[in-house]
Amino acid sequence: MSDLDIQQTDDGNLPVQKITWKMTLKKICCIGAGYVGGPSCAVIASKCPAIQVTVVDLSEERIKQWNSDHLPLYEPGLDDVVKSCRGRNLTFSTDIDTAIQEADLIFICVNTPTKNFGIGKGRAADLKYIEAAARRIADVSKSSKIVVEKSTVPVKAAQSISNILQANVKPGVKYQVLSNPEFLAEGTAVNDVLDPDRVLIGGEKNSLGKEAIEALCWIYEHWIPREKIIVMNTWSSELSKLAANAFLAQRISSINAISAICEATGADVSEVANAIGTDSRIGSKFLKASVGFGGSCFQKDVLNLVYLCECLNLPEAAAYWQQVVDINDYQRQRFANRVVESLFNTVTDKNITILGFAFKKDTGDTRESAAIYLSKYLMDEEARLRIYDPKVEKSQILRELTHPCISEDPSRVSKLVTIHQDPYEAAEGSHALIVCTEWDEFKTLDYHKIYQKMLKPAFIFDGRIILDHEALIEIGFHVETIGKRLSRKPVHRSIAPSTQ
Ligand SMILES: NC(=O)C1=CN([C@@H]2O[C@H](COP(=O)(O)OP(=O)(O)OC[C@H]3O[C@@H](n4cnc5c(N)ncnc54)[C@H](O)[C@@H]3O)[C@@H](O)[C@H]2O)C=CC1
Ligand SMILES: O=C(O)[C@H]1O[C@H](OP(=O)(O)OP(=O)(O)OC[C@H]2O[C@@H](n3ccc(=O)[nH]c3=O)[C@H](O)[C@@H]2O)[C@H](O)[C@@H](O)[C@@H]1O
Repeated sequence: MSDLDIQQTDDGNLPVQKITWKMTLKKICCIGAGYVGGPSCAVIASKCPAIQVTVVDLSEERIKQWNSDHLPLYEPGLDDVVKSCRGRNLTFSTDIDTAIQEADLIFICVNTPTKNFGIGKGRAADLKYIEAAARRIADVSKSSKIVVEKSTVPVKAAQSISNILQANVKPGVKYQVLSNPEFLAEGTAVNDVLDPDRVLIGGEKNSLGKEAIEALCWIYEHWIPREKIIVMNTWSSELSKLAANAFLAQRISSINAISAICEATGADVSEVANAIGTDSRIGSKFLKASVGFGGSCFQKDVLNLVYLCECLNLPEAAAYWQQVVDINDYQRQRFANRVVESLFNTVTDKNITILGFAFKKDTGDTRESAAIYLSKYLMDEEARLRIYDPKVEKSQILRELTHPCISEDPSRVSKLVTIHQDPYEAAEGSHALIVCTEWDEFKTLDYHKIYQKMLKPAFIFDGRIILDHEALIEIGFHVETIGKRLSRKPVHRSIAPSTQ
């Protein structure tokens, strides 16, 4: 790689400085030790032993956990990766300024939640954490840096980062801002970073931009074939991330809309998904009908896209993407209504077991989980909820349910909700059991034992289409699932004396 003389492309105010990013790149800093920063930088450290990686965060608690045997998030394979390089070339720290000063390249992996106030409330991304990170970099940097935007952001956010950096630049310091959105999914994060479908890098087309892009490519090339690294302009890269999540979410809403038709007609959504998914132009992934998508990003990013369309005066495009979120709301509400209707139109004071609170299996993350909304709808009907999840802490479930958007009166939660460490205990004395998360262990529970523990008629609502419905009906359960009408034994046959 050739050296680059900054003065050739600069305005002449800066001293002559040779930058050879790729050759000098020895230290990386990651701002934000969350679901993205932690796993992605742990993999970088493990694959690039010659590079010192420091992951920093404002949260002392989170950093303490990253430095402990109990990592702040559950992710298959993550413990091993972290243990293999922590203390070697991977450090977790709250000393943000030192990590920034020493770094040649900085990943910004801070949260970009939906704004819940002011202009764009409920749709626009709140960029205050991104701006704070950029200002911190500008304040403390004494040497040139490549700044990589990994958080998901609206189009042109890199321009704002660049503006903040350039407006506060110190003599002799030079910045290049790149977009490098992350595509990992929770529950498979380590594998997704180790073996991604592609890596996207957006940057400027001038020589400094190309140099910075090359440096970032060089990091990924330690384990990812070059042909999987796609380079494009910054705005395409930022928009591609929003578009990818919108397309994925749109597939789920599309199949969920079909599931409603199936329930009304007698078609089976799994058969329909299989039939359309075998068309290679459509593909089989992300066609699993469910109680609704959750997670911190799909809704946030689709709404972000809606807001972008509105700001660009594209109301028809905005309305199109808004429907993806609306159908998701509809699916969750529809499922809750079905529970109430099936339980003879009242769930008041009835015990309902919720199996699974995480937004998907193999993660302890509950952000925007369908289980939260289902719980809310059922609590609004004064149902008593008995919740079990293998990986979500009790305090986390209670925090979600007592959030002001879910419960106006948090004391209602302590009255109506109990959290259990065991699925059989959670099923004790219940009128109904609802599967909200597709944890593998729910497929192999002893449903004979569960049936014995429940009040009769015993209802199961499979919100993930993962159980053996025929076997459950044979046991005596009344079974309801998404996108399929199940034939069942007459109710009088399923009424067996309770053992309670
Ligand atoms: N969670 C996921 O699976 C994925 C998330 N993303 C995107 O990545 C970004 C981060 O997401 P998560 O890791 O899930 O968020 P997170 O909330 O788990 O982590 C963000 C961390 O940044 C820290 N932070 C915020 N401002 C800071 C600052 N100025 N200095 C130091 N630390 C600061 C917070 O304390 C927090 O620990 C978001 O934009 C998200 O949309 C992208 C792909 C996957
Ligand atoms: O930007 C992000 O945050 C990430 O969002 C998603 O990843 P994630 O939300 O972790 O998990 P997914 O596997 O996409 O599942 C999202 C939700 O959709 C649901 N889902 C998924 C697939 C499906 O067929 N049906 C369905 O209901 C899941 O149960 C879950 O609630 C994307 O898959 C990642 O590529 C992206 O990087």
